[in-house]
Amino acid sequence: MYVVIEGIDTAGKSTQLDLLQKKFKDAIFTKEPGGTQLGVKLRAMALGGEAKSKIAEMFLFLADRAEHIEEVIKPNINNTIISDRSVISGIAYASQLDIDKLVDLNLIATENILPSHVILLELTPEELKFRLSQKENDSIELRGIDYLINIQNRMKITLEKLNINYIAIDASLKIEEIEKKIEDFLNV
Ligand SMILES: Nc1ncnc2c1ncn2[C@@H]1O[C@H](COP(=O)(O)OP(=O)(O)O)[C@@H](O)[C@H]1O
Ligand SMILES: Cc1cn([C@H]2C[C@H](O)[C@@H](COP(=O)(O)OP(=O)(O)O)O2)c(=O)[nH]c1=O
Repeated sequence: MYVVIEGIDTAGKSTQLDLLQKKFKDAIFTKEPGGTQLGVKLRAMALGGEAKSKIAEMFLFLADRAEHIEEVIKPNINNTIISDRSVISGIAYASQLDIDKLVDLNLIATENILPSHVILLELTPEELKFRLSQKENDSIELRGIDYLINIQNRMKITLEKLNINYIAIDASLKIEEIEKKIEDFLNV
């Protein structure tokens, strides 16, 4: 089982991953960007906001994804893998390019491997605004509410287009309610 938790910044991914870690003691927990040694460097470059070109930024994330598939996903594909983000973020966040082209590029990076289960946490613009105001924002979060809501829409479009098995959960529900929905989806 290759499980991914997706959602825009502040949707509650880390909160739910902490809970999953207690339940899935033998699972491999990983993340994109930054789930490998090379990925740590690529993550710092991508999130530092140094790239002037959005295309250059996208290729940093794609390089991270290719390394992650090779080093983490392929060797563990017969175990339970639970990842913070995936190809879905890769396609959704590169919002200057059209989704079909991005699908092709991303499938090269993942060698056609896709998650078996995706949990999408969805925020309303109001809740997103509140949560962003509560934290220090990185260069991507500073792009604002409309930018991130558009990314969230693209995540859903991408999941449908790739025909991935997913559940969309209202991220404003109580933490325990979300936890229960995830449990049911994963049949644990
Ligand atoms: N269901 C929830 N209801 C209200 N606040 C939440 C919920 N889940 C997470 N939060 C809070 O929202 C913020 C962002 O959550 P976090 O898990 O760090 O999101 P992400 O990893 O997706 O960026 C944190 O302050 C967290 O405590
Ligand atoms: C995987 C991926 C993430 N991102 C963005 C989403 C996030 O804003 C950022 C890093 O994600 P994340 O690790 O979730 O950030 P944080 O530790 O602050 O919660 O990178 C892309 O722009 N493209 C991608 O392909």
